[in-house]
Amino acid sequence: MRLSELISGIDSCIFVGNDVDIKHITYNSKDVTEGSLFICIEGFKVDGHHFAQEAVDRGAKALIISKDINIFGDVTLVKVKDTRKAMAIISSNFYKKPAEKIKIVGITGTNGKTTSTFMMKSILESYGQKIGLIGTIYNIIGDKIIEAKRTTPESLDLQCLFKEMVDNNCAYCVMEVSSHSLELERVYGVDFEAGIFTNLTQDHLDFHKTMENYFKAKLKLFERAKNAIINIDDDYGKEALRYVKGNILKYGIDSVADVYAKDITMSDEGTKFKLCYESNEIEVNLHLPGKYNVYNALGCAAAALSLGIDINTIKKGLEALKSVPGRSERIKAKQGFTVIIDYAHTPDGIENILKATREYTKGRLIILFGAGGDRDKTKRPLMGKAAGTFADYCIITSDNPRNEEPEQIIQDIIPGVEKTGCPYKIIVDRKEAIKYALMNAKKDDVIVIAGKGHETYQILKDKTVHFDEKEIVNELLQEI
Ligand SMILES: CC(=O)N[C@H]1[C@@H](OP(=O)(O)OP(=O)(O)OC[C@H]2O[C@@H](n3ccc(=O)[nH]c3=O)[C@H](O)[C@@H]2O)O[C@H](CO)[C@@H](O)[C@@H]1O[C@H](C)C(=O)N[C@@H](C)C(=O)N[C@H](CCC(=O)O)C(=O)O
Ligand SMILES: Nc1ncnc2c1ncn2[C@@H]1O[C@H](COP(=O)(O)OP(=O)(O)OP(=O)(O)O)[C@@H](O)[C@H]1O
Ligand SMILES: N[C@H](CCC[C@H](N)C(=O)O)C(=O)O
Ligand SMILES: [Mg+2]
Repeated sequence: MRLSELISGIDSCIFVGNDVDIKHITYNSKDVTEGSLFICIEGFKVDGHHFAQEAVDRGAKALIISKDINIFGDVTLVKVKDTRKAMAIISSNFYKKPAEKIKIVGITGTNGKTTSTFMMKSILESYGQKIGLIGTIYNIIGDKIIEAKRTTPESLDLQCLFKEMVDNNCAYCVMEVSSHSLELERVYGVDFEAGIFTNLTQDHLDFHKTMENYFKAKLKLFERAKNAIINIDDDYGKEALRYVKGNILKYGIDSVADVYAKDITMSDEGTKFKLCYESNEIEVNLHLPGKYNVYNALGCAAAALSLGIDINTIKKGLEALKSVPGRSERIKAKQGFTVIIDYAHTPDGIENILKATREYTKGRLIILFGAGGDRDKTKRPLMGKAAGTFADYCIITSDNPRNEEPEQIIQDIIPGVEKTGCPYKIIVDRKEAIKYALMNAKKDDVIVIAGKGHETYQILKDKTVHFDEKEIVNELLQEI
C-alpha cells in the first residue's frame, strides 16, 4: 500500500521523501524486513527512535517519527505529534478498516473483564452469531484459539485480529479494554457498539500514579461507545454517568437501575437470581459463584439488551457458560477439602472471592497468595488486609516476582495481614506453599489459591518457568 494512503486520517504531519510502497508495518526494529514501515515509539524502557537507523539498515523504506533524527539512507520520514495514535490509524488503514465491519463490545474496569467477555461470548453465540474474543487468557476467532501476550494488544496487532475476525465472518468481537491500552492509544479510533464499565478499585498505580488518572483512562472507552453500560453500585460507575456519551443503560443490585437482579441465592455450584428489565423478570441459573458474578452477568445482559437481543436468549447464553479458566475453578479433594483456583490479584478481587467462598465453607477458609513484582506496590498491604479480614488463615507466597526480590514483596504484604490479627505463614516457594496448604487442610476446609488463575508460568528475575497450578494441585493431591 502507498505510504500516503496509509497515513490518511492523521491530523497533521510533515512528509519528507517519496510516496513509497509499503509491504509491512512494525513498531519493533528487529522485525523490519525489506520494504517495511517502522514506527518509532517512545517507550517506558527505551525510545524506538534510537532504533531508526537499525531499521533503515534492515530495509525500512519509511519511518514514522515524533522527533527529529539524523538518518543515513534512502528513507521517507513522516513526522507526527503522537506515534502511538498514528500507529492506530495506519494499522486500521493497512487492514482496510476492519473495525468498521464488525460490531465491537468493549469491557473495561478493574475486575471482571475476562469473566464478562466469556459471558458475553456465550450470549452472542446463543443469539446464533460467530464471535471473536480478545483478552487476558487468549484470543479466539470462531473456534480457533490464538495466544495472547497482552490483555489488549498493541493497535497494529489489534487491527490484524479484527481483520482476521472479519475474514472469518465473525459478526461481533467481544474484547477486554485495559486501562493501559486506553492510555497508550492501543484502541485509538475504534468505535464500540457497546462499552461496559464493571468497577474501579485499586490496581496499576505504578502506571497511572493516581486513582483519578486511572479512572480518566477507563472513561476514554466511552468517548466512542454507542451504548454505555454502567455499574451504578460502584462509586466510580456512578461518577462515570457525568462523563459518558451515548445511550446509557445502568445496572446494579443495590441501586435503582435499568437492569437489576433480585432474589439472589448462592451455593458452591453457582448463583441463582431473577434478571429484571422493564416489565421482564426471568430466572437465571449461573454456574459461577458469588455476588460479583451476578454483577458481571448483569453488565453483559444490559449490553446484550442494548444490542437488541431478547431476554430469553440472554438467559440461555448466561446459563450455557459452565466455567471460565482460572476463575473460581473448584477441585474437590478425596480427603474432604476443596481447592479453588482463582485469579484475584487486587484487594477487591481477594475480598470478593473470599466473601463468595465463605457462603458455603463449613470448615476453615484458607487463602494462599502473593503479589506481582514490577507492579503496583501500594496494593500489597491492602491485599494482605483483605485476605486477613475475610480468611481464617493466610499463606503468603510468590506470584510472578519478575525483577523484584520475592522476600521483599512478601514483606510489603505482611503489615496488612498483621493489622487484622489473622494467623499467617510465609513460604516463598509457591509450590512448597501449595504443598503445605494441602498437607495441613482438614475435612470441610476450603483453600483459595489466588492470583495466577489460568497462568501456566511463574516469572522470575532471570527466567520464566512452567507453573500450572491446576496441574500442581492435582499431582500433589495424588501424593499426599
Ligand atoms: C507499560 C506498558 O504497557 N508497556 C508496553 C509498551 O512498552 P513501551 O512502549 O514502554 O516499550 P519499550 O520496551 O520501552 O520500547 C519502545 C519501543 O522500542 C521498540 N524497540 C525496542 C527494542 C529494540 O531493539 N527495537 C525496537 O524497535 C519497541 O518495539 C517499542 O515500540 O509497549 C510494549 C510493546 O508493545 C509492551 O510490550 C509493553 O508492555 C509491557 C511489557 C507490560 O508489561 N504491559 C502490561 C503492564 C500491560 O499492558 N498490561 C495490560 C493489562 C493490565 C490489566 O488489566 O491487568 C494489558 O493490556 O496487557
Ligand atoms: N465484577 C467483579 N467484581 C469484583 N471482583 C471480581 C469481579 N469479577 C471477577 N472478580 C474477581 O477478580 C478476579 C479476576 O477476574 P477477571 O479475570 O474476570 O478480571 P479482569 O478484569 O479480566 O482482570 P485483569 O485486569 O487481570 O485482566 C476473579 O478471579 C475474581 O476473584
Ligand atoms: N493483568 C495483571 C495480572 C496480574 C496477575 C498476577 N499473577 C501478577 O503477575 O501480578 C497484571 O499484569 O498486572
Ligand atoms: Mg482480564
